[in-house]
Amino acid sequence: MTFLAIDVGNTRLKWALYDAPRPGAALIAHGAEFLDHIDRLAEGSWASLPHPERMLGCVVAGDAVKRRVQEQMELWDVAPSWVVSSAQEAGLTNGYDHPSRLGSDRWVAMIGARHHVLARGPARPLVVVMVGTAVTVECIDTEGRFMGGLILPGHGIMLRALESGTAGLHVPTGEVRPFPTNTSDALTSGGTYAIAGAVERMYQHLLQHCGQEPACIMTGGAGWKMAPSMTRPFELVDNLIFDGLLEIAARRFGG
Ligand SMILES: Nc1ncnc2c1ncn2[C@@H]1O[C@H](COP(=O)(O)OP(=O)(O)OP(=O)(O)O)[C@@H](O)[C@H]1O
Ligand SMILES: CC(C)(CO)[C@@H](O)C(=O)NCCC(=O)O
Ligand SMILES: [K+]
Repeated sequence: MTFLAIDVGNTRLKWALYDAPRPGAALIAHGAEFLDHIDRLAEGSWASLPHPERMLGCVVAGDAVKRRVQEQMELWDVAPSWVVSSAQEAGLTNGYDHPSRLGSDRWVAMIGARHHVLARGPARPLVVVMVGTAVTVECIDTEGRFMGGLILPGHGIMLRALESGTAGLHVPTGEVRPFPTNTSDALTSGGTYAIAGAVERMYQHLLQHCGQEPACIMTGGAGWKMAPSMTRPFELVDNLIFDGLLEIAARRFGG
């Protein structure tokens, strides 16, 4: 039973076609499009795909974008379904004040990360970092309760904010340095260590709360750029959102 997973982010749509709606399914094809270009999916990279029989997605980009994606999906006879963050799903409980207001990308990525940890050993606390247009840092306790998380501007947004809010900060990308001695390095290092520092802080909160070393998982397109600057070893996982969608799909579609 072919299964299409879709992650509609703030900047890009990412999709992956699997041979079944379950964790460990074989990947048949995958791709990504900037949101400006999604209206070409049906005549572009989706045109030659085997028909998906089931679909599940998460979307943070708003209803207009969701409708544009569903229009492209009319190519196939498959019902669109989108994850909404809830109080409980796939073994995770949601500690948000209003569970449905939690970004569904965050919720799905946490489900993927939790099962990643459980697949390798006993349950333990978990810090999940997603590095994209925005950065999120989530804390999950040993029992699988999402305790809370941070939302930060991503690296690109930080730099653009500095460029537009100051008189003369227009410089090429620099290197991450412990003691930056030029503007490019100062900006690149500032953004990187802002993220790394926020993550370290959440790690400390969770360690203190649970009294046990948390597992650390990082995902998102720029995760590999952040990894060398983290204060703890982070396991890089390619796409936690797809992993989470497969977990949820297995429970909904009986894969
Ligand atoms: N050196 C860096 N360190 C940290 N983050 C970076 C770095 N370079 C780029 N980024 C961030 O990575 C983002 C791109 O990551 P990714 O490809 O996951 O995002 P996206 O798919 O565009 O986002 P979304 O999932 O929200 O649509 C950029 O927007 C930028 O904020
Ligand atoms: C925080 C982002 C932008 C990260 O992609 C997204 O998850 C979102 O729009 N969330 C809704 C607000 C919240 O999660 O509290
Ligand atoms: K995203």
